[in-house]
Amino acid sequence: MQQPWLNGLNPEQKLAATTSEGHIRVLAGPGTGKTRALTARYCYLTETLGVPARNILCVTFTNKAANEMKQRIRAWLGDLDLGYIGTIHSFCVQFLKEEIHALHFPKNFIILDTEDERALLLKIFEDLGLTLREATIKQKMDEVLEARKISADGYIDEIFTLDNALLEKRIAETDEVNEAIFLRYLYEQKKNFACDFNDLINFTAYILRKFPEVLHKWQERMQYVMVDEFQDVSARQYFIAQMLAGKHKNLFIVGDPDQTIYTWRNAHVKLFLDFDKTYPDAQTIVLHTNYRSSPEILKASEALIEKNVLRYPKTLTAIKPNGPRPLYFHAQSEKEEADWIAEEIKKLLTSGIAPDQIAVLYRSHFLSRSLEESFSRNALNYKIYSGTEFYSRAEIKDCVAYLRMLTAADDVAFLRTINSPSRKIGKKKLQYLKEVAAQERISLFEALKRTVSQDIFKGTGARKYVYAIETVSHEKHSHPLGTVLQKILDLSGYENHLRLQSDQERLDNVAELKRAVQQAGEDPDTTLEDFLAKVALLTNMDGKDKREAVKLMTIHSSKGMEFPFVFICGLNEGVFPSRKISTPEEMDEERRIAYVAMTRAINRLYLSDSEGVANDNVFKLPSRFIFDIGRENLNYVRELPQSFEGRVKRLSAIQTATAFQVGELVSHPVFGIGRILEVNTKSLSYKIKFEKLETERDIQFRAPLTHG
Ligand SMILES: Nc1ncnc2c1ncn2[C@@H]1O[C@H](COP(=O)(O)OP(=O)(O)OP(=O)(O)O)[C@@H](O)[C@H]1O
Repeated sequence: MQQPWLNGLNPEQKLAATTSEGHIRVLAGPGTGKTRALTARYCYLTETLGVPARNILCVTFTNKAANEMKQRIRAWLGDLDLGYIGTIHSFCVQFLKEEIHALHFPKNFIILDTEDERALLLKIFEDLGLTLREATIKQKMDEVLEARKISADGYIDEIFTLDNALLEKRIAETDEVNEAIFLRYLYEQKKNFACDFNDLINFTAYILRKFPEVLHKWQERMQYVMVDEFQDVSARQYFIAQMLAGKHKNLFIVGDPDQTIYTWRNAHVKLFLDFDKTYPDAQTIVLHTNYRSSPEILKASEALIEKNVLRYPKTLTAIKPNGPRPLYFHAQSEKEEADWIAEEIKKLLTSGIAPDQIAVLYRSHFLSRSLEESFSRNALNYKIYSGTEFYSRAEIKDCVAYLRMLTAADDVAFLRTINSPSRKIGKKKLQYLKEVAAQERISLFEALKRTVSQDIFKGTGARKYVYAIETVSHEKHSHPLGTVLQKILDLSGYENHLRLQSDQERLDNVAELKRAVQQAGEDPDTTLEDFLAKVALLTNMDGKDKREAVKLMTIHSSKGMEFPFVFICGLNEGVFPSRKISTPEEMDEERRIAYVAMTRAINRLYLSDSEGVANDNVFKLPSRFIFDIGRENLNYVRELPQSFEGRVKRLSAIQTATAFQVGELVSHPVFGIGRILEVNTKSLSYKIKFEKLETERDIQFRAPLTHG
């Protein structure tokens, strides 16, 4: 029998593709062809063994990965119904459409995405008479919805066993805000027959657990269960796969614990590592031929990941021909770093490389700002693959509109800012302003200034808005640009409004804008108008043809991809690894993220960092990852000042020495016994309440503390 799907596979890949029975774990390092092996396995099951597609569940991490797999399979097998190849969420939707009646929901239940959740919570805030000051939407999404739905699924009993009247009574009785919000949310869900993303997983797991006849039916159906990117599935998703494979006992998982980068969504390296403990009959197949990267890139990546503690040691062999070692550039400033990247890209383009062969990866969205500015100065076409370009992000547009209110005070900027934050100036009032402006042939802002004392604006924030714009506008020439921006953000209440939503990514972006404005202001000849003109030109690039463009994206969104030329920028302590890291486990995850980034590269890899001051005003040092990789594995464009390595090592030693956790008892040579109240990794100190001292004290990590 012809089996073209097995052609060209190496012996381990072939073994993975053709071992159909039992519990099988495939440890597949980056670039070892796991997608290829998985696809071959699917064809082997359906064609060689004759298993119907409806009896095979294949769980992928993203829709994109599912589509790619389907395409490859169809190329071999023609048009086939590949119904159960998809993400775990899409499987759950299929499952619930058939089974959700068990929970008295109709099969046309609605699915709430994150935006819907946010909107629903806002409505609940209003209904409960909560103001944003008391609690913020983002906080509540994390604290109430995520936390409660991820940690336990007892809430499902509540939704389905309590009738509406009882639920309403519980809401009325509780005086705990989070409980009230949560119950209300459940009430709304029930009323609208709505499921959010967590529910899709939870309801499925719940039905499988509580309804044996349903479990039986699906176990019968799912004769082969395969899970791709297993390192990033959560415990509950794993539970679903285990339940489904419970009868035929054919569970095939493939992944790489070194690439676990979704611990924050409850994935855990241990689930993969412990598979053989859970299933003592499990067979482990290791794919160790790396087809993707040059030996030099692979060696540098391996040197980095070896510094992690909790891992399954593996050795990868590169089969690509030798190439240059990864290049490392330490820049004196962010601008120099971005310009260096732009210059290197230009060299590649001149040598005939197509722009879409090149990717620039970064840890966080805000890092794209200096790159975008440099690329536009250098007329390089780029496309942001994850999220929006820096100056097109909503919060940046808001800030820029506020700055424009200080210069042009045009109607577009006015309409963007007047109700952000909300100032209770609704449609009717705006209509009134438009009429005044049209009659008098003046701008909307001018119209507001003239009418602000009228009754129509009573009880609104109009007067404060006018005051903020006027005050900062008058002072704008006597302060540096950075101060002007800070003042308008303070007086308008905009920054506070963002803070209340506690959306860290937006705040990071605004902090980055402040630094850009401050840097622009360092040139005394640059006026606010000049800065705004520069920004306008940057945003005007939006319409350009992006097909032939360099790709910019966060590392998380580069998962599973590969590019001939990869740049990783912003390799600084406090940025990557991020300053938010507080435990050795989190540091391991940062290192895995760096590993994922490095192993995307096929031919050449470029690493860079820059000196200067970070968002938190701390002097930036090169990332410890540069030293983890080792001098011998990198080509340095410029030598580092000698003191740097020692400083970074000391910093890492102090951070990994955060031996104590919140709640632990410690003993101090002078203050005696105390309890850790906070671990502050930014200031590298603990907050401790000592028994014999009345007030709490900040004590540095390096103080001689022992377990109390
Ligand atoms: N047996 C093989 N012979 C030649 N090339 C192969 C073979 N298997 C895989 N490749 C090539 O290796 C590269 C990586 O394969 P694939 O994308 O399947 O890897 P992966 O294991 O899914 O990677 P990652 O986990 O890093 O995302 C691809 O370019 C693929 O064509």
